[in-house]
Amino acid sequence: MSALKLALVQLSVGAQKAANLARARTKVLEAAKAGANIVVLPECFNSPYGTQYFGQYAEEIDSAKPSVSTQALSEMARESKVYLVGGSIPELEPSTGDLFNTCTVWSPEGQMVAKHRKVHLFDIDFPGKIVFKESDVLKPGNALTEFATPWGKFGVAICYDMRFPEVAMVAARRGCVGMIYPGAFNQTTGPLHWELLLRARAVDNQIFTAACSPALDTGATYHAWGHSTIVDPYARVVGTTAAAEDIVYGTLDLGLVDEVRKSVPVNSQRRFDVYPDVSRS
Ligand SMILES: O=C(O)CCC(=O)C(=O)O
Repeated sequence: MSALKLALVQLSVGAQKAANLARARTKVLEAAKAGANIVVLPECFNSPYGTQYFGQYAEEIDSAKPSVSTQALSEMARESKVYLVGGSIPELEPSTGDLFNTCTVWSPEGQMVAKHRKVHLFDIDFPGKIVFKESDVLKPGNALTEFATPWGKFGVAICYDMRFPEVAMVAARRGCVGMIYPGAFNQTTGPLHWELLLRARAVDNQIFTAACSPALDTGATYHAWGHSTIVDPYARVVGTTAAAEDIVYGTLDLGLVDEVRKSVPVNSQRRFDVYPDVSRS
């Protein structure tokens, strides 16, 4: 199998949904033309990020009944012949009226192959800096998510999910070679933890990790950190950027997963007898 080229589209996102979808399409096609096999869009790529926007931009996600954004994602994947991790969009569950922050994943044929509802909602309070409470408006998902590619399986989770090591740990134990996180950290927690968390999830699990942010828009109510980043199983940064719109590329040598696991065999050295409260499965 040839090396895998991963592209993170750090998209400029504005208030017009149609313009966001059109811009995403242009950038996905650009990444595919540059040889990318898997392309990732950011968290909330079709709307500004903020609890006040979720209801207004929400769409039903039903593969039998495409919505504006899911139709656009399916076409982008098919047109560019890539696996497309479609960032996230606010999802409306029509049976209950509940809203979720949801990532869909698309095959090169334009089929939806995975759907992840953000499991851990972003509720934080940094006095004087940032207060954000997704749970005011959103409901959490209740499942972990992965999708298969010719290069191996990848786990998918969204932004704040990255702070929970269990998500990446379970994905790695289920055989995933990487975790992909559409995310939108901010100017407070971004510099503190974004790269650290990606490198931590990579070193603990000996997998690739990648997180794709929207570009910083200083005119928006939420100031995204940007810095979309790809990390290898040695926890080395293989691609990153600053806060402006950009595409981050990384050529992933999947052989590194086995290489690092042979060199540092923590996988086979776990002492579940010493910490029996940690699940073995
Ligand atoms: O965990 C953080 O610091 C930021 C998380 C976030 O922005 C999100 O979950 O959307």
